[in-house]
Amino acid sequence: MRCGKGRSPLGSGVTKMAAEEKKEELERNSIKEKARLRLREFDVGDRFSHLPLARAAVLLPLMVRAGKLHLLLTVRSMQLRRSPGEVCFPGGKSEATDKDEIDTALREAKEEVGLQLEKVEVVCRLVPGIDKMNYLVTPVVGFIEDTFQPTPNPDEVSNVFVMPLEYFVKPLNYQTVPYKTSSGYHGRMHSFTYDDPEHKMSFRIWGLTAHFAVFLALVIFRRRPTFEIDYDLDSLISSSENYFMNLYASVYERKKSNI
Ligand SMILES: CC(C)(COP(=O)(O)O)[C@@H](O)C(=O)NCCC(=O)NCCSC(=O)CCC(=O)O
Ligand SMILES: Nc1ncnc2c1ncn2[C@@H]1O[C@H](COP(=O)(O)O)[C@@H](OP(=O)(O)O)[C@H]1O
Ligand SMILES: [Mg+2]
Repeated sequence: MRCGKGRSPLGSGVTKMAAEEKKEELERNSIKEKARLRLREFDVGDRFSHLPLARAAVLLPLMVRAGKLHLLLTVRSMQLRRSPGEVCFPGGKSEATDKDEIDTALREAKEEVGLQLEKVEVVCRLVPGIDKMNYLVTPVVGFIEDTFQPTPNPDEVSNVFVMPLEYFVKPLNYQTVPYKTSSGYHGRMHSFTYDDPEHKMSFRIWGLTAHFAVFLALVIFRRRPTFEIDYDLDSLISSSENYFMNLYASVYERKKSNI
């Protein structure tokens, strides 16, 4: 059979499918490229790494599904000493062999959900947070394969799910809780309940994990959320850094007075 240029020997249906796949791939790449450019503006690199706090890092794994950015999250195993059953990002404490927070996040993601490090495109590090044990927790943002199939390590992870990043600016079920840390710092804690159609389960994302997810969504969408936030959207970089520095100052003062 003769087959002209651009024509499939299997007929026009196949050509149409190939054209649609190509279009979807172009759309996926364009979504990723826009996000990449925005994220790079917010890359803090190692600017906070010198702070005298113990360190941990989490990976904020982004992927495109059904034409939208999604985030992968985990549910911590009930056997863990710390935060059992809570939703969090893959991550953990730094080890001596980690060169930086990126190494920590990637090593932990491999241990916890079987993500191979060469399959992650690391884009940036965002402003850190401080957890209740006073660990400096750095969020590392990376693209993972859109088709990634996790292999959860049952000692640490009981479930893995993905949710649209947009949910963190336009949630269907949201609550805010004022809170005060042990260092006396006052803030706002976000709490999202997400009904996952894939697992037919509801997940609650709150506290530090919600704090990172909201910031990521603000950086990428630059859109006013449907709930109140502690940042000035018109100067998101400086207001997020100020927020962190106020939190750090209260932790630092408390540590000094305990010496
Ligand atoms: C901080 C951690 C990345 C350390 O990892 P490890 O596996 O060694 O425990 C991790 O504990 C973590 O991500 N913690 C936050 C979990 C979370 O967001 N839980 C929901 C709300 S509770 C909260 O936000 C307080 C968390 C805290 O301050 O530790
Ligand atoms: N019962 C348990 N079984 C397996 N791993 C556990 C565990 N309790 C804690 N861990 C892991 O041991 C490390 C220290 O835990 P803790 O913070 O409770 O002291 C954490 O790992 P990562 O930091 O590598 O994620 C945590 O996930
Ligand atoms: Mg962990």
